[in-house]
Amino acid sequence: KEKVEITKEQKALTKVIVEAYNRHQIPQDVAKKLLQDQYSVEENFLLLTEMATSQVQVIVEFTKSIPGFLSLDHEDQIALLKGSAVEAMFLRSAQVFSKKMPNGHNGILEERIRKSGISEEFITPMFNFYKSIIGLHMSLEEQALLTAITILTPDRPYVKDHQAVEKLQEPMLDVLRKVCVLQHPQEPQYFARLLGRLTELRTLTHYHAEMLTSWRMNDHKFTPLLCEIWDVQ
Ligand SMILES: O=C(NC1CCCCC1)[C@H]([C@@H]1CCCCO1)n1c(-c2ccc(Cl)cc2)nc2cc(F)c(Cl)cc21
Repeated sequence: KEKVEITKEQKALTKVIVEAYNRHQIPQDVAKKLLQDQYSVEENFLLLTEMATSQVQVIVEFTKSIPGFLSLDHEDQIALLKGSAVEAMFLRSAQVFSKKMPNGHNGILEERIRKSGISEEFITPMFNFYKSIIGLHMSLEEQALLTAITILTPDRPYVKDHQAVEKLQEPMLDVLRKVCVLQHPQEPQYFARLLGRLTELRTLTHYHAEMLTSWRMNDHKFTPLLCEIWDVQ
């Protein structure tokens, strides 16, 4: 049985990523808000666009803390952020949803989201993804590293220097694999399952534009930043 050892450099890398990840804490507000009050379809849509807009800004700060990211070609930096923003938003939503809350609160939260205005057809695939994330019981390190790995995906549209992105993503994958082995010794396939969630995440983000434009109300207003990042308007 191979003895897994995390090197000094890998510990330092993980610390940088987790600290940057901890700095982006807006999502807790949205859960608290949704638990506090029942909102109308319009208010829910506004809450989503406000939260998503501020999360894009937070993700940019998180990504800038990833060692080496700022030395990438500037257009590639934009391509990576644009290409991963929706995935990062759904991944973050799933992580917020998976937080253990006082009993009964998770049920209320699920109910509020189901009735928030999302079209019926998208509710099942979205919650299937959320529940598959819950089932993984991801640690904070795993969440932070998985988010960084998602952003540093070399095959995003318009990325020119694939190699340079791979060189940044690989060390993250290496340390995530070791963290998974150390934190889930009884599940040898845990790392593979974790990466498998990224495939499910891509299918979910495939119809994000339709999820938004089919929100059960008329006249969907988006912020300029979301028009940039989401394929809407
Ligand atoms: O605001 C949301 N998510 C933010 C986005 C930025 C990062 C932090 C979380 C939305 C809510 C949905 C209800 C109405 C208000 O918006 N949301 C989504 C969601 C996201 C995209 C679409 Cl198209 C549909 C639903 N899934 C969520 C799971 C959750 F646990 C919670 Cl608390 C909220 C969640």
